Amino acid sequence: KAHPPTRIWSLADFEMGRPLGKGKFGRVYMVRTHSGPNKGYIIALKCMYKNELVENKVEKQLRREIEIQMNLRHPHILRLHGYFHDEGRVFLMLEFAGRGELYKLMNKLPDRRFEEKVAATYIAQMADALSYLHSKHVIHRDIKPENLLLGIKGDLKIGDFGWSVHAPGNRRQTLCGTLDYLPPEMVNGEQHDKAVDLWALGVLCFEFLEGVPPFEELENAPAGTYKRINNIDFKIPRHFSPEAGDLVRALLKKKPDDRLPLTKVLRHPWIMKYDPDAC
Ligand SMILES: Cn1ncc2ncnc(NCCc3cnc(NC(=O)Nc4cccc(C(F)(F)F)c4)s3)c21
Repeated sequence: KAHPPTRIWSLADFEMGRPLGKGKFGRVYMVRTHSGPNKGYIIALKCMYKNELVENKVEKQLRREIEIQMNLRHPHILRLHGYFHDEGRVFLMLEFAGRGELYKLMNKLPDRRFEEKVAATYIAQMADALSYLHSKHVIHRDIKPENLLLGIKGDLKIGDFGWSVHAPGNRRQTLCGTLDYLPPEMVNGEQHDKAVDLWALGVLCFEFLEGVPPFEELENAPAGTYKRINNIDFKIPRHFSPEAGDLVRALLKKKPDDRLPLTKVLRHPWIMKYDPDAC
């Protein structure tokens, strides 16, 4: 169903600010509204070229993302305020995340590792956001550091719902990009449900603590990664606390139904140890 637009926006409504980054399908700018009731409102404007979207056959995916994300309201989910287009471009009006992209912060850390306390706080915020998403029967399907942003208070925001669907899903679009975060059922192109986000949460937790994802294969990727995922071939590093190892093992289960449900993730000893007000 189409959205009755609250109002029709256009590029003329904004003052352009600095570039914030460039994604696969376009660039993002910090912009400010300069008139009307929400004058001086700062947002992130993602600009994409229609022909590029059409060439890559992703316009349906983008429509689905807009449909899904326009209806979401959660502190740890990046808000999509609206969208508009001109003859050649499509624009997404996104909540501005004051501390930018999480993976850029990770790349600045010694061996890309977070302390357990920080990682546990991020995982609790992710579990909170995923509980909300799953309660609306939405699966994100693309949880990875590149899709996570940080608000001005360092709070985590899930962005880029380009791969989200209403559960259950069976992928039509060819997967591109890293396999690192995909569960066995998705790499095998089988039907999948919201448990794919539980698997990805386990991969994310591992990467936050180790600095690299558990099934990473640099030599013979993607075949090597594919094999390791299917064989659940990972080891918990010695420096992980026992609770951290327990949580990662509880999420990286081959059978989707064996993965720890989000209610139990939020009450897990590793989360409670650091973020008691999580639940
Ligand atoms: C860098 N940065 N720094 C601060 C900051 N604050 C907010 N946002 C930022 N960056 C934008 C983050 C995004 C959120 N949602 C997105 N959504 C998307 O890009 N969707 C999309 C596009 C083209 C094609 C497809 C499709 F169809 F293939 F799926 C899907 S991008 C920020």
